[in-house]
Amino acid sequence: MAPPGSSRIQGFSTAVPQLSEAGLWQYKEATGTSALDAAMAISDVGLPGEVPWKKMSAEELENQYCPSQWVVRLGAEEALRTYSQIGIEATRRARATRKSLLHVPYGDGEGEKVDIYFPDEAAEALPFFLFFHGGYWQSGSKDESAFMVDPLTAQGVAVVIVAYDIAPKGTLDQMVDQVTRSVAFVQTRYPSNGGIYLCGHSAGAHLAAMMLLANWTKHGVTPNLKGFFLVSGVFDLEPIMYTSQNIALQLTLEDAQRNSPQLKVAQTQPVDPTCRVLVVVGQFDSPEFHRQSWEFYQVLSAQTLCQGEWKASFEQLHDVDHFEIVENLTQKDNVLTQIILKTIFQ
Ligand SMILES: N[C@@H](CC(=O)c1ccccc1NC=O)C(=O)O
Repeated sequence: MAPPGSSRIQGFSTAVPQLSEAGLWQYKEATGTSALDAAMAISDVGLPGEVPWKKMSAEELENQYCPSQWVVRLGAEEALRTYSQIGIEATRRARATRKSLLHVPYGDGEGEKVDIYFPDEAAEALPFFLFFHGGYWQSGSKDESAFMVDPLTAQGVAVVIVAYDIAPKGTLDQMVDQVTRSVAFVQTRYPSNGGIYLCGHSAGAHLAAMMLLANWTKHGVTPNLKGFFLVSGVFDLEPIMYTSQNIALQLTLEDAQRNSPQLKVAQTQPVDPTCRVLVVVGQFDSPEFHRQSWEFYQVLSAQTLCQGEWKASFEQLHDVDHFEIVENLTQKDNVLTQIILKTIFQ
């Protein structure tokens, strides 16, 4: 299927001129500017209101939505391998050293499980931090995603790593429903929690952002949501339809639109007006990932101005790529770890 507004594209390799010839990758290589600058330069090229990805070749779009291609410190495969190794090791360590409840069901489905890691010291109103892993809704698991357990539990935060049914077993609608039920489950099981904070990475940031739209009355419980940390996320799913990621996902335009918080969040408002939303992206994320985060922040904060609603902020994290941004959450002195702790304990 060709992106609307572009020339015909067959498969994933036919080049449509315009952006492809001076593609963003080459732009970044040649100029040494950050991916954000590259994204800004591209948006300067486009007409007002125009969507830059619609002018890209299929090849360029594929590249923009392949995070490992933008890693500068390592080759793509090595970056993916390192990410997985760090996640596995952090999970092994969390399970060996922290008080935990593993594979706790939040629903009847085989894949509907959470791992809960507790601080050593008991506290009355324990804050809960839920993490939704990335992997383009088709890879990753809770069993290799306990990155932040050590530094957060050490400071008195309970960490919940959530499993959901990735594609092709799960559809995107099912994943959103599962994540919604996992949040409701935590509230029901720990009703005197000191706040529920949702964090997701990449595809997981999309799932976390969908919780801004959730209809909690349908779930019989309103979670005590105090903060969202949306790390290198995708908030408008339409471009994903035209990449190889859609082979497993099989998103139709209706599926993509229904599940795009970018299109829906303007119609929502927080239950708790103090609830914070941090949109964060890595310096070495691709220009499309920068654009996705920036535009989502813009729609959230435009709404704040009009209605006094979501308290949103935006951060570009210096010197990190799509994978390091989460790998570094294993470290207590990392900037994002510190931002998270400050938000929780402000
Ligand atoms: N095949 C992708 C993998 C990927 O996108 C990814 C891998 C681990 C965690 C998050 C990812 N991206 C979004 O969910 C790549 O090569 O970058």
